[in-house]
Amino acid sequence: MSGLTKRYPRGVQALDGVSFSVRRGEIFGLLGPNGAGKSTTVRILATLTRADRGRALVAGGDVSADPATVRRRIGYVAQVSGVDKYGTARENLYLQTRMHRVPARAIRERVDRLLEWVGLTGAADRLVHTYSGGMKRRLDLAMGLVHEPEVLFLDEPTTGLDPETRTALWQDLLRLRSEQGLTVLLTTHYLEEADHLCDRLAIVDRGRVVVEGTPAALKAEIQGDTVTLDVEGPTDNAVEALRDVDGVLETLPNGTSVLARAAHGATAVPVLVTALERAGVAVKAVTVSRPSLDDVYLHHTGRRYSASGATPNGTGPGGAMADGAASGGDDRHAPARER
Ligand SMILES: Nc1ncnc2c1ncn2[C@@H]1O[C@H](COP(=O)(O)OP(=O)(O)OP(=O)(O)O)[C@@H](O)[C@H]1O
Repeated sequence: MSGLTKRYPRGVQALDGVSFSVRRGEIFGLLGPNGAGKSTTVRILATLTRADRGRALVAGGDVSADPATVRRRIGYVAQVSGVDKYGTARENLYLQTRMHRVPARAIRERVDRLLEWVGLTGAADRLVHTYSGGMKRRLDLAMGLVHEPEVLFLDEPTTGLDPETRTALWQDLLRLRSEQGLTVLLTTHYLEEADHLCDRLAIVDRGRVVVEGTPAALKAEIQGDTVTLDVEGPTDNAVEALRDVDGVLETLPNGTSVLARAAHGATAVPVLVTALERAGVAVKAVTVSRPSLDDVYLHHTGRRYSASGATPNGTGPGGAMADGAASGGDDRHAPARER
């Protein structure tokens, strides 16, 4: 896809020239805070809404010129589940196969296989409203797969799930990729999810892709280690005191801490602590870490990452893993035209 732009009514410029490419058989992530434009991008690719400008090819079809072909070849799992809570998993899957015109002779076997695959065989005939959050999400995943798509779109698949359930869902997705060769494009605001799950990712910021690559390559581009110094009192003096220390590449305030990027973190620690003590700043704790996707985001946007919206330097929680509220969701699994 290249140069996608989209402005919503009342002037919101959701996309401002989004371009990236996804390879067959990979898990590709769109990472960004709430409102960055991830859902809008996926909805355009899933033919649920149209871009104002730009071009996108999905599974060999042009989303504008040939949306029907694209729809046949993709699955879409929205942020908000569209399953009937007062039906069973089996009933929901049967209905979904009928909507996708799966041949009658193939339905039973396919539903059974999907139930097995997502680990819901034992609960298949229970009403969905009795399911846990993780079971519901696994059913959503199965719903998106009934017509055996080539490409699966997942909009924030693990938002609201507890860490254990999230990790289990990652395993399911990795299995899908390796056993069935499915191409997966997912959106996430979890740095950890993007890092662990995605073969490649694009960081989306204010309607643009700021950088694209494998998590390892993106982190490797950031030089040095991050030394986090928790200090007593305001951080302004501390930032000032560290600015000119030899070997320090960058200093930033971050809440009650100061972050210093240094070529060799361990060697820099005593030098940094001494510089702060000389400036009369008391140091409470020090940690050294290798660059994270949080640092990648900071490097490319100039702001620290916060799941609920990037914040100016130093004022955000830095690498937050907080749940964002599901927003802008669509409750359908099957691609359809914009309402
Ligand atoms: N239907 C709509 N009408 C008007 N503005 C919209 C609509 N949908 C999204 N927006 C706005 O477009 C921008 C991008 O939203 P989008 O949902 O694509 O972001 P996102 O990165 O997916 O965030 P989230 O994780 O919160 O869904 C936001 O400013 C949002 O408020």
